Amino acid sequence: MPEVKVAQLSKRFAGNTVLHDIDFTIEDGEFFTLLGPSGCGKSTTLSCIAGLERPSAGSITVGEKIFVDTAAKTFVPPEGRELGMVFQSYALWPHMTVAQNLAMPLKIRKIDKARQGVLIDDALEKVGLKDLRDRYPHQMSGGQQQRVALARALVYSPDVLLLDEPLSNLDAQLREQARAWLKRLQEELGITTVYVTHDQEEALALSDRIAVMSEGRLVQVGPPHEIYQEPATVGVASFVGRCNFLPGRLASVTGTGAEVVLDCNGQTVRTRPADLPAGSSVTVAVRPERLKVLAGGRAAEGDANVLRGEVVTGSYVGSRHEYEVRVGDRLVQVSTGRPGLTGELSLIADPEVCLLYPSDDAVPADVEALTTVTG
Ligand SMILES: Nc1ncnc2c1ncn2[C@@H]1O[C@H](COP(=O)(O)OP(=O)(O)OP(=O)(O)O)[C@@H](O)[C@H]1O
Repeated sequence: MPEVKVAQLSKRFAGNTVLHDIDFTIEDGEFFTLLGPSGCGKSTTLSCIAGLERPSAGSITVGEKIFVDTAAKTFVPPEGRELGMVFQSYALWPHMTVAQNLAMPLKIRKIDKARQGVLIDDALEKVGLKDLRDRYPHQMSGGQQQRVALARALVYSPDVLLLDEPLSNLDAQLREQARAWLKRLQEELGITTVYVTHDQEEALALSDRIAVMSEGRLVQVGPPHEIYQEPATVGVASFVGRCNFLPGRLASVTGTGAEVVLDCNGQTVRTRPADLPAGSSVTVAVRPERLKVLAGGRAAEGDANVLRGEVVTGSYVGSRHEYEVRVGDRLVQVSTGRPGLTGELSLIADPEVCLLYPSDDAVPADVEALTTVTG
């Protein structure tokens, strides 16, 4: 399977630039996800790879094949690209059986009838639907239709699989099952896959690497654990998983860490090192499940990285208990296995879980609104 190389890709629609210099290389057999909020340019990037959109600038190569290179005026139309595609709407032909749906791309490629039968059976076998080859789409569940769409994308052994939110029409439980199944299938086939989603959980669960996009730019590219644990910006930290953001002032910086005086209660906490000058305004970011809980506020006042707080609300979400804890004038989200916490407690935020960002990397207004104490 070839690698996919996207270089300096830009796209303008009527003077409005929606993709700015997008650069990434997807390795052979990799499951690569474009993740970001609605309108950030994920689908446009995928459409440029598919050949459904022409980029304004840049190049896309798959293995040795140049799909598009605006400088050299090269453009290969979609049908010349040998890519398998599945969209959110599965786009199955309703008046055709499963087998007839799968035969379409083979007919276009002028593959003979006998060979078509073999390839169709093989593709249906891969997605576990061999028994349904004579059904019509309306006689199948959403999950089954989604598998047929995938089988149709795989039937001619494409070089690369392009998937645009293929699971978003399934209900929550089915979506999780389909996710695990898709991951297994992709690993078995070893097919290079480009996946588009705005669902961060889906991206974390499926991907070898994730490219986080925002407003037409790539913000961070890396494996899921790196995106989650080392978010490059406040935007990535708030979009991928939940995060507490505490404003403060950088008191000192050394090679091994920094000290920040928090605005919410005037306390000093040690954090990861920062490439910022002392005195600058900063935001300390901590994931809710990274905070350790000491019930009853037992820690001594002023202990380093121990935040004294009071439980405002608690809720049980099945696998965890979620609490909102008032620390000074901020509400801090805490996720823990401990039930029944009320009243005063202490939260330990170890320095290595305290990420640091400059405050001009602004916390999104909707996230900020949730963390301000009202009343
Ligand atoms: N054909 C078009 N003409 C004009 N603007 C477009 C066109 N297609 C997309 N856009 C704009 O380009 C931007 C990126 O859109 P795109 O569909 O790539 O985003 P997305 O991240 O895939 O969002 P979603 O998850 O909602 O599909 C948006 O601002 C969108 O309005």
